[in-house]
Amino acid sequence: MVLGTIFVLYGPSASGKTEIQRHLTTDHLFRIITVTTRPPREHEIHSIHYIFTDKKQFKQGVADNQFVEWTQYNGEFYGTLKSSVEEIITGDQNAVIILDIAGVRALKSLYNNVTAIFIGADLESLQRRLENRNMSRKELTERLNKAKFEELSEPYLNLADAIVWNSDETPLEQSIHRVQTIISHGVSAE
Ligand SMILES: Nc1ncnc2c1ncn2[C@@H]1O[C@H](COP(=O)(O)OP(=O)(O)OP(=O)(O)O)[C@@H](O)[C@H]1O
Ligand SMILES: Nc1nc2c(ncn2[C@@H]2O[C@H](COP(=O)(O)O)[C@@H](O)[C@H]2O)c(=O)[nH]1
Repeated sequence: MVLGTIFVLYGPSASGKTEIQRHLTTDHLFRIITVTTRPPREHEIHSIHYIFTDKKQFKQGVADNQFVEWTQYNGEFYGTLKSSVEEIITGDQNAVIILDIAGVRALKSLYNNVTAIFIGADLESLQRRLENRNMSRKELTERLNKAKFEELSEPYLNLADAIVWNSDETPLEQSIHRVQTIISHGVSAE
Protein backbone atom coordinates (compact mmCIF):
# COMPACT_ATOMS: atom_id res chain seq x y z
CA MET A 1 0.00 0.00 0.00
CA VAL A 2 1.35 3.43 -0.97
CA LEU A 3 0.94 5.81 1.92
CA GLY A 4 0.00 9.38 1.19
CA THR A 5 -2.90 8.35 -1.05
CA ILE A 6 -6.10 10.36 -1.09
CA PHE A 7 -9.25 8.29 -1.63
CA VAL A 8 -12.07 10.46 -2.93
CA LEU A 9 -15.66 9.30 -2.46
CA TYR A 10 -17.96 10.97 -4.96
CA GLY A 11 -21.43 10.35 -6.37
CA PRO A 12 -25.00 11.62 -6.18
CA SER A 13 -26.55 13.13 -3.10
CA ALA A 14 -27.70 10.42 -0.63
CA SER A 15 -25.76 7.63 -2.32
CA GLY A 16 -24.18 6.83 1.06
CA LYS A 17 -20.79 8.56 0.89
CA THR A 18 -20.91 10.04 4.39
CA GLU A 19 -22.28 6.87 5.97
CA ILE A 20 -19.59 4.73 4.32
CA GLN A 21 -16.83 7.15 5.27
CA ARG A 22 -18.06 7.20 8.86
CA HIS A 23 -17.71 3.42 9.16
CA LEU A 24 -14.27 2.99 7.62
CA THR A 25 -11.97 1.52 10.21
CA THR A 26 -8.82 1.17 8.13
CA ASP A 27 -5.62 2.00 10.02
CA HIS A 28 -3.74 5.20 9.19
CA LEU A 29 -6.78 6.71 7.50
CA PHE A 30 -7.28 10.40 8.03
CA ARG A 31 -10.60 12.10 7.23
CA ILE A 32 -10.20 15.37 5.38
CA ILE A 33 -12.95 17.73 6.48
CA THR A 34 -13.97 20.27 3.85
CA VAL A 35 -15.46 23.74 4.23
CA THR A 36 -19.01 24.69 3.28
CA THR A 37 -21.36 27.66 3.43
CA ARG A 38 -24.49 25.49 3.46
CA PRO A 39 -26.30 25.39 6.80
CA PRO A 40 -25.66 22.29 8.94
CA ARG A 41 -28.24 19.51 8.84
CA GLU A 42 -29.85 18.63 12.19
CA HIS A 43 -27.27 15.99 13.18
CA GLU A 44 -24.20 17.67 11.68
CA ILE A 45 -21.39 18.96 13.88
CA HIS A 46 -18.86 21.69 13.07
CA SER A 47 -15.36 20.29 12.34
CA ILE A 48 -16.70 16.72 12.18
CA HIS A 49 -18.99 16.77 9.17
CA TYR A 50 -17.82 20.07 7.71
CA ILE A 51 -16.13 23.26 8.69
CA PHE A 52 -19.21 25.45 8.45
CA THR A 53 -18.65 29.06 7.50
CA ASP A 54 -20.45 31.97 5.86
CA LYS A 55 -20.11 33.25 2.31
CA LYS A 56 -18.08 36.31 3.28
CA GLN A 57 -15.45 34.21 5.08
CA PHE A 58 -15.40 31.65 2.30
CA LYS A 59 -14.77 34.32 -0.32
CA GLN A 60 -11.97 35.73 1.84
CA GLY A 61 -10.46 32.22 1.95
CA VAL A 62 -10.58 32.06 -1.85
CA ALA A 63 -8.94 35.49 -2.10
CA ASP A 64 -6.24 34.36 0.36
CA ASN A 65 -5.55 31.27 -1.77
CA GLN A 66 -6.43 28.93 1.10
CA PHE A 67 -8.25 26.37 -1.04
CA VAL A 68 -6.73 23.73 -3.26
CA GLU A 69 -10.08 23.56 -5.04
CA TRP A 70 -13.57 24.86 -4.50
CA THR A 71 -16.97 24.52 -6.12
CA GLN A 72 -20.56 25.69 -6.02
CA TYR A 73 -23.41 23.25 -5.48
CA ASN A 74 -27.05 24.30 -5.17
CA GLY A 75 -26.04 27.91 -4.56
CA GLU A 76 -23.61 27.11 -1.72
CA PHE A 77 -19.79 27.05 -1.69
CA TYR A 78 -17.69 24.00 -0.83
CA GLY A 79 -13.89 23.89 -0.68
CA THR A 80 -10.87 21.83 0.29
CA LEU A 81 -8.25 23.58 2.39
CA LYS A 82 -4.72 23.41 0.98
CA SER A 83 -3.35 22.80 4.46
CA SER A 84 -5.49 19.68 4.98
CA VAL A 85 -4.38 18.06 1.72
CA GLU A 86 -0.70 18.90 1.95
CA GLU A 87 -0.52 17.34 5.39
CA ILE A 88 -1.44 14.01 3.72
CA ILE A 89 0.56 14.27 0.51
CA THR A 90 3.75 14.94 2.43
CA GLY A 91 2.93 12.58 5.28
CA ASP A 92 2.80 8.84 5.82
CA GLN A 93 -0.91 8.22 6.07
CA ASN A 94 -3.83 7.81 3.70
CA ALA A 95 -6.89 9.99 3.69
CA VAL A 96 -10.49 9.89 2.62
CA ILE A 97 -12.44 12.90 1.39
CA ILE A 98 -15.93 13.46 -0.06
CA LEU A 99 -16.08 15.72 -3.14
CA ASP A 100 -18.14 16.43 -6.24
CA ILE A 101 -16.83 15.78 -9.74
CA ALA A 102 -15.07 19.16 -9.95
CA GLY A 103 -13.15 18.26 -6.81
CA VAL A 104 -12.16 14.84 -8.19
CA ARG A 105 -10.89 16.46 -11.38
CA ALA A 106 -8.97 19.13 -9.48
CA LEU A 107 -7.26 16.70 -7.11
CA LYS A 108 -6.40 14.27 -9.91
CA SER A 109 -4.82 17.07 -11.93
CA LEU A 110 -2.77 18.31 -8.97
CA TYR A 111 -1.59 15.12 -7.25
CA ASN A 112 -0.45 11.65 -8.31
CA ASN A 113 -1.82 9.51 -5.52
CA VAL A 114 -5.54 10.11 -5.89
CA THR A 115 -8.01 7.21 -6.16
CA ALA A 116 -11.58 8.12 -7.07
CA ILE A 117 -14.29 5.79 -5.76
CA PHE A 118 -17.74 6.41 -7.20
CA ILE A 119 -20.53 5.61 -4.75
CA GLY A 120 -23.77 5.18 -6.68
CA ALA A 121 -27.37 4.24 -6.01
CA ASP A 122 -30.47 4.03 -8.17
CA LEU A 123 -32.85 6.99 -8.36
CA GLU A 124 -35.55 5.26 -6.29
CA SER A 125 -33.11 4.73 -3.41
CA LEU A 126 -31.85 8.31 -3.69
CA GLN A 127 -35.39 9.71 -3.66
CA ARG A 128 -36.43 7.65 -0.64
CA ARG A 129 -33.34 8.69 1.32
CA LEU A 130 -33.66 12.38 0.39
CA GLU A 131 -37.32 12.34 1.43
CA ASN A 132 -36.18 11.27 4.89
CA ARG A 133 -34.08 14.44 5.12
CA ASN A 134 -35.59 17.59 6.43
CA MET A 135 -35.15 19.60 3.21
CA SER A 136 -37.40 21.71 1.02
CA ARG A 137 -39.19 20.16 -1.95
CA LYS A 138 -37.22 22.54 -4.17
CA GLU A 139 -33.85 21.32 -2.88
CA LEU A 140 -34.95 17.69 -3.06
CA THR A 141 -35.96 18.11 -6.71
CA GLU A 142 -32.71 19.92 -7.53
CA ARG A 143 -30.60 17.18 -5.95
CA LEU A 144 -32.56 14.40 -7.68
CA ASN A 145 -32.35 16.15 -11.05
CA LYS A 146 -28.61 16.62 -10.61
CA ALA A 147 -28.33 12.89 -9.92
CA LYS A 148 -30.53 11.95 -12.88
CA PHE A 149 -28.96 14.21 -15.50
CA GLU A 150 -25.34 14.53 -14.32
CA GLU A 151 -24.15 12.41 -11.44
CA LEU A 152 -25.34 9.05 -12.77
CA SER A 153 -24.11 9.76 -16.31
CA GLU A 154 -21.17 8.20 -18.11
CA PRO A 155 -18.76 11.17 -17.93
CA TYR A 156 -19.25 11.17 -14.18
CA LEU A 157 -18.69 7.43 -13.79
CA ASN A 158 -15.77 7.37 -16.25
CA LEU A 159 -13.62 9.31 -13.83
CA ALA A 160 -13.82 6.51 -11.27
CA ASP A 161 -10.98 4.15 -10.45
CA ALA A 162 -13.56 1.97 -8.71
CA ILE A 163 -17.37 1.91 -8.63
CA VAL A 164 -19.45 0.78 -5.65
CA TRP A 165 -23.23 0.54 -6.08
CA ASN A 166 -24.99 1.16 -2.79
CA SER A 167 -28.71 1.04 -3.65
CA ASP A 168 -31.23 0.03 -1.00
CA GLU A 169 -31.04 -3.66 -1.87
CA THR A 170 -27.31 -3.65 -1.08
CA PRO A 171 -26.57 -3.98 2.65
CA LEU A 172 -24.59 -0.95 3.76
CA GLU A 173 -22.03 -3.27 5.44
CA GLN A 174 -21.25 -4.82 2.06
CA SER A 175 -20.53 -1.42 0.50
CA ILE A 176 -18.38 -0.42 3.48
CA HIS A 177 -16.43 -3.66 3.14
CA ARG A 178 -15.84 -3.05 -0.58
CA VAL A 179 -14.54 0.47 0.00
CA GLN A 180 -12.40 -0.76 2.85
CA THR A 181 -10.90 -3.46 0.60
CA ILE A 182 -10.07 -0.89 -2.09
CA ILE A 183 -8.38 1.33 0.46
CA SER A 184 -6.42 -1.49 2.09
CA HIS A 185 -5.46 -3.53 -0.96
CA GLY A 186 -5.89 -1.25 -3.99
CA VAL A 187 -8.35 -1.05 -6.85
CA SER A 188 -7.12 -4.32 -8.40
CA ALA A 189 -8.21 -6.22 -5.27
CA GLU A 190 -11.82 -5.54 -6.24
N1 LIG B 1 -27.13 0.53 1.55
C1 LIG B 1 -28.02 1.36 2.13
N2 LIG B 1 -29.28 0.95 2.34
C2 LIG B 1 -30.19 1.77 2.92
N3 LIG B 1 -29.93 3.03 3.33
C3 LIG B 1 -28.69 3.49 3.14
C4 LIG B 1 -27.67 2.69 2.54
N4 LIG B 1 -26.53 3.43 2.46
C5 LIG B 1 -26.81 4.63 2.99
N5 LIG B 1 -28.10 4.68 3.41
C6 LIG B 1 -28.80 5.84 4.02
O1 LIG B 1 -28.92 6.85 3.04
C7 LIG B 1 -28.93 8.13 3.66
C8 LIG B 1 -27.98 9.06 2.91
O2 LIG B 1 -26.64 8.64 3.15
P1 LIG B 1 -25.45 9.67 3.27
O3 LIG B 1 -25.83 10.83 4.10
O4 LIG B 1 -24.26 8.89 3.64
O5 LIG B 1 -25.38 10.16 1.75
P2 LIG B 1 -24.32 11.12 1.04
O6 LIG B 1 -23.93 10.45 -0.21
O7 LIG B 1 -23.25 11.50 1.98
O8 LIG B 1 -25.24 12.37 0.71
P3 LIG B 1 -24.86 13.91 0.49
O9 LIG B 1 -23.87 13.98 -0.64
O10 LIG B 1 -26.15 14.54 0.11
O11 LIG B 1 -24.32 14.46 1.78
C9 LIG B 1 -28.56 7.91 5.12
O12 LIG B 1 -29.73 7.98 5.90
C10 LIG B 1 -27.99 6.51 5.12
O13 LIG B 1 -28.18 5.86 6.35
N1 LIG C 1 -15.49 20.07 -4.99
C1 LIG C 1 -15.91 19.91 -3.73
N2 LIG C 1 -17.07 19.25 -3.49
C2 LIG C 1 -17.44 19.09 -2.20
C3 LIG C 1 -16.67 19.55 -1.13
N3 LIG C 1 -17.31 19.22 0.02
C4 LIG C 1 -18.41 18.57 -0.33
N4 LIG C 1 -18.51 18.47 -1.67
C5 LIG C 1 -19.59 17.91 -2.49
O1 LIG C 1 -20.66 18.81 -2.50
C6 LIG C 1 -21.89 18.14 -2.76
C7 LIG C 1 -22.96 18.57 -1.81
O2 LIG C 1 -22.67 18.17 -0.48
P1 LIG C 1 -23.81 18.10 0.65
O3 LIG C 1 -23.09 17.73 1.92
O4 LIG C 1 -24.47 19.44 0.71
O5 LIG C 1 -24.78 17.04 0.22
C8 LIG C 1 -21.58 16.65 -2.66
O6 LIG C 1 -21.45 16.13 -3.98
C9 LIG C 1 -20.24 16.62 -1.97
O7 LIG C 1 -19.51 15.49 -2.36
C10 LIG C 1 -15.45 20.25 -1.43
O8 LIG C 1 -14.73 20.72 -0.55
N5 LIG C 1 -15.14 20.41 -2.73
